[in-house]
Amino acid sequence: MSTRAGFVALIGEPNAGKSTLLNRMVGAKVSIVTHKVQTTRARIRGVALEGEAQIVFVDTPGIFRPKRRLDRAMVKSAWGGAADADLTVFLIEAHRGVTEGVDAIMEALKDLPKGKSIALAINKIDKVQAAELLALTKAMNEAFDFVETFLISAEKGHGCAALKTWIAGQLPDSPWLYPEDQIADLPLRMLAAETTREKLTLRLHQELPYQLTVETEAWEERKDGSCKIDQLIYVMRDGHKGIVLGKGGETIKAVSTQARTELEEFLGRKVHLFLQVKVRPNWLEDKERYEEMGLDFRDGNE
Ligand SMILES: Nc1nc2c(ncn2[C@@H]2O[C@H](COP(=O)(O)OP(=O)(O)OP(=O)(O)O)[C@@H](O)[C@H]2O)c(=O)[nH]1
Repeated sequence: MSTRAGFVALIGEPNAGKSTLLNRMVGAKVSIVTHKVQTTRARIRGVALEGEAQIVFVDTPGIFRPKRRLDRAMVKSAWGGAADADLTVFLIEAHRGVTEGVDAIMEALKDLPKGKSIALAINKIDKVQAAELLALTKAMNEAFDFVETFLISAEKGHGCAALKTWIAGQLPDSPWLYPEDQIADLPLRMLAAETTREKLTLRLHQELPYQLTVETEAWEERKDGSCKIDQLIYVMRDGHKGIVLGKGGETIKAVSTQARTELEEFLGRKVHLFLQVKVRPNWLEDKERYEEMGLDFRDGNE
C-alpha cells in the first residue's frame, strides 16, 4: 500500500477547541501553544498517523483576535500556513454560531488560492440541540463552499475519528514527511531550534549570517527528569562559523546559556543543551530543510 502525507492547517477563533481536537487526533504528549518565537510561517503543532497516512498539523499563529477587524496585510502573511497546506479545517463552536470572528475568517478564506480544500468542523456539539446544529450547518454552507462538514465534540470524542479518517484520505500520495521516531516530540524539537535561533539573532544582530539554520538532532529524556538536547547550527561558509562561535567561543556559550534558560522555563525542568556549528554549503538547495522550517522552498530563491 502506498503512503500518504501532507500538511493540514487547523484554524479557528481562540477557544474554538483546536488544542483539544489536536490532542485527541495526535494522541501524543505535545500540542504546543506558544506564539512567542515566530520565525517560521507555519508552526507544526503535531503529527498524527492514520493507517498509511501521516498528517502534519500546522498552526497559523496570531491572526484571529475576536472583535477586531482583520488587517488585510497581516492576514496575508499570516495565512501562509493555510495557503501552503494541503487541506484546511475550520473549527467553529456550535453554541456560539456565526460570530463576528467566524465571519471574518470566512472572508479571509475566500482569499486563499482557488482549489484549496477547506472543511468545516462544528465543535462542541454536546452543548446544543440537533435543530440548532442543522440551522448552523445550513447557514455556514450557504456562506461558504466547504468541501465537507463535520459535527464533532473534541472533548467527548464524537465525530473525531471520522474527521481524522477523512483528512487522511484527502492527503496526496507521498512518502512520510518526518521519521516515525521523531513524531511525538517534533513540535518540541522545532521550538527548541527556534529558541536557539532567536538567541543567535538577538546576540549577533546584523552580523548574523542570514543563511543560518538550527536543527535539533537529538532529544533524550533522562531518568532524572531532565532532558538532553543536541542541536546543529548550519552555516554556509567557514567565515560564518567564526562569527557564530565568537572570540574564544564566547558567543556560542552565551547563546547556549540563554536558550537553555528559556527552554527550562518553558519545559519546567532541567535541560542540557549542546550546540555544534557546522558548515553545509549547499543547504539552500536542500528543499527538505526548508520545509522542516515551515518555509516555502521558493522563498530562498527570491
Ligand atoms: N463542551 C465542550 N467543550 C469543549 C469541546 N472542545 C473543547 N472544549 C473546551 O473549550 C475550551 C477551549 O479549548 P482549546 O482546545 O483550548 O481551544 P483552542 O482553540 O486551542 O484555543 P486557543 O489556544 O486559545 O486558540 C477548553 O476549555 C476546552 O475544554 C467540546 O467538544 N465540548
